[in-house]
Amino acid sequence: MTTPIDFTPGSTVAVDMGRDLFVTGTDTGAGKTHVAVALLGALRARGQRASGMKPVASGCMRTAEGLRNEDALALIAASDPAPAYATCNPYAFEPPIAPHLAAHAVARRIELAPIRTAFEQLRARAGRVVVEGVGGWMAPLSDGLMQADLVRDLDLDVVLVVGLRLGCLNHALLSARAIAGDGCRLAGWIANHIDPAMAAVDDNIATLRARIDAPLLGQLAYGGTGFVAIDAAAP
Ligand SMILES: Nc1ncnc2c1ncn2[C@@H]1O[C@H](COP(=O)(O)OP(=O)(O)OP(=O)(O)O)[C@@H](O)[C@H]1O
Ligand SMILES: C[C@H](N)[C@H](N)CCCCCC(=O)O
Ligand SMILES: [Mg+2]
Repeated sequence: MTTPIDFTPGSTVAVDMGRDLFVTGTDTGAGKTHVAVALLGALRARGQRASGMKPVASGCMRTAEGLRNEDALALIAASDPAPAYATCNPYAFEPPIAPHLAAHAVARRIELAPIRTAFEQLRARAGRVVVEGVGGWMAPLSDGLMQADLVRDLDLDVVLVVGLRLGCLNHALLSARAIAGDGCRLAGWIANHIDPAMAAVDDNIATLRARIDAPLLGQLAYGGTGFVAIDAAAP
């Protein structure tokens, strides 16, 4: 069942309310965390319980409690119920590099089983889980593990965050093709306005609407925290 979620007065984003989501992006920095936090906020505003998850994070701070990642902390702060840190982020690595390389540097290997265990704990408590990926869709997790394997294993619907900047058409269309080619479900995409100076932004969005075989679920304004303008973007 597809149910609209009201984010701000007069605007909606349509996602399947029965499904857990995997938020991927056109690249690192496309706005996955920003969108995942907004999705969690919207669910909370509807009185739904939902937890965020960042299964694999590279780029962590050393703290007295252990390694901490800003994305995971933001997702925890946006969650209800708030998960324990290690459940939200079972794999945390200090250097801000590709995760399979960060894992290798400390003689570790990212595997599905601990992620599945943590995900099931979140799901049991929260009912609904919003999982943020790492980097873009094809960033590997290990020599033998891709993010698509995680998405299939956890049976997630994929939301693609398009960070609107020059180059995003190529990245978005490649990502959509790869997600489908990997046998995963693209629930839709979010137009995230990360560059206030981007030229021809509406034409870029129209270009993607015509070519991505999944709906535009919503838009995030530059500096915005709620989804806007989906109605204006409707055909
Ligand atoms: N709609 C927006 N308006 C203004 N700034 C934004 C918006 N979306 C994202 N940003 C900013 O862009 C940067 C990257 O966003 P974000 O951290 O959400 O990306 P990401 O895809 O999660 O990156 P990573 O690959 O590191 O997880 C952040 O500084 C964030 O505050
Ligand atoms: C450190 C950064 N913010 C992300 N956590 C990691 C991005 C990995 C990208 C890998 C790649 O595709 O080259
Ligand atoms: Mg992030």
